[in-house]
This record gives sequence, structure tokens and C-alpha cells, in this order.
Amino acid sequence: MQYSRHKVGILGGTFDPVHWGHLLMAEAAVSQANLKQVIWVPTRHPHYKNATAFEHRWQMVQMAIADNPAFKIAPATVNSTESYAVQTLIDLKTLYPNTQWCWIVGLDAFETLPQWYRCQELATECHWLVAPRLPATLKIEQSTAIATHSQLRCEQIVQKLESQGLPITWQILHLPYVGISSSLIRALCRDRLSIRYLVPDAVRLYIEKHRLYSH
Ligand SMILES: Nc1ncnc2c1ncn2[C@@H]1O[C@H](COP(=O)(O)OP(=O)(O)OP(=O)(O)O)[C@@H](O)[C@H]1O
Ligand SMILES: O=C(O)c1ccc[n+]([C@@H]2O[C@H](COP(=O)([O-])O)[C@@H](O)[C@H]2O)c1
Repeated sequence: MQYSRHKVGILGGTFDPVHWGHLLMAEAAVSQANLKQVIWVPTRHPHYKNATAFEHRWQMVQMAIADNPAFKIAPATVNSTESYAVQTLIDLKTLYPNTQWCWIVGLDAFETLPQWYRCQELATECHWLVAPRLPATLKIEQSTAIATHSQLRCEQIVQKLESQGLPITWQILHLPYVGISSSLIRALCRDRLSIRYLVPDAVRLYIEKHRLYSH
């Protein structure tokens, strides 16, 4: 008998903090790529940026995804030694054999994929689900330009990977452009401005309780 492999999504990120943009892209991935589950993987030690303590970021992700049975946070054994994406996949493959992996990523992060550590071991192992994201130089009124921009940028990156002998499969996720970023949330907190409706309420209350991002 032939068993079909489950399709599972991986959403990695610093999540400093998690916001509605992350939740929306994960939900779009479940529905448009027919995923059984999305595994959220907060980066333990992002080597390329300063971040709030892992325990706080982990708690906020846990609270944000608690009401969605299709969302799950990665078990502690994932990335316990190294935070690289290739290690995430190696660890998850051990835990969930016989799985078809999809990596969920925003356009800005996808643009850096050719530079990811041991990219050649990761790129062709996953189907890439790319969420469009507003480039800093484009304004919201330019929505057609933004859609074209995302498509063109993905094609350029895919060609670059192909020229390195890494043919990948990918698709763009269709979702409203969400101008929310973790940097925006941190800046609003620093300026003592409201973050209500930008993050789930439980996350907002956690940030207030632990006085995160206020200085
Ligand atoms: N609003 C958004 N639309 C589409 N993709 C997003 C959005 N916000 C985050 N992402 C994607 O989610 C993943 C995790 O992002 P991350 O945790 O770094 O959040 P961020 O908002 O990009 O943070 P920061 O502002 O600190 O750079 C990345 O692939 C990123 O591209
Ligand atoms: O593995 C790498 O070298 C690497 C370098 C930069 C980013 N990433 C991945 O890019 C995604 C977004 O990461 P971040 O920390 O910018 O939110 C997440 O899935 C990371 O694992 C991965």
C-alpha cells in the first residue's frame, strides 16, 4: 500500500516579538499549501542580530499559537546545539520521518536564502512558501507594483539558486500585505505608544508585564 507523506510547514524566525503578520502568513500557508501542521521555530541564538532572551520569545509564540490546533512550537531538541536553518531541518527530519517539508518565509528572508549556512543541503529539500512583504522603498498605494516586485524578486533568487545547481520548488502565498514588523512593535514600545491590534492581546499583556522593549 502507498502512504502519502504529510505536508508540514516550518516557520522559523526571531519572533522578537511574534505579531499578526507571522500568524497570517502561517494560516495562509496551511490553507494554500494544504499543510497538516506548521511547526514554529523561534531562533534560539540568532547569530546575525541582538535579540530578547529566548525564553520570553518562546513564551510569546506559545501564547500566540495556543488556539490553533494546526500550529505547534518546535520541541526543545530542535536547534539545541546550533540555530541554523539547515540544523532545524535535520532535527525535524529525525523527529518526523516520512514528511514533505515546506519552509514558510517572508520575501525579505527568502532574498537572503542563497547566503544561508549550508544552503545547498536545505534549498532543494523543502518547497518554499514565500509571503510577499513591502520593501521599505515602496508605498502601500503601489499595490500592483508590490505584487510584481515579489514575483520578480522570487524569480531572480530562484534563478540564482539554479545557477548554483540548486533547483527549488516554490510558490507565492496570497495574503494582504501586512506592514507589521517586530521592529515596528519594539519602536512603538520604546516610544510608549500602543501596540494593541498589532500583536495578539496575550502577547501585548506579556510584553507589558515583563516590561519588554520599553528602553
Ligand atoms: N508582515 C510580514 N509579512 C510577511 N512576512 C513576514 C512579516 N513579518 C515577518 N515576516 C517573515 O516572518 C519570518 C520571521 O520574521 P521575524 O521574526 O524576523 O520578524 P520581523 O518582523 O521580520 O522582525 P524584525 O522587524 O525584527 O526584522 C521571516 O521569514 C520574515 O520575512
Ligand atoms: O541558516 C541560516 O544561515 C539563516 C540565516 C538567516 C536567516 N535564516 C532563516 O530565515 C528565517 C527568518 O529569520 P529571522 O531570524 O530573520 O527572523 C528563519 O527561518 C531563519 O532560520 C537562516
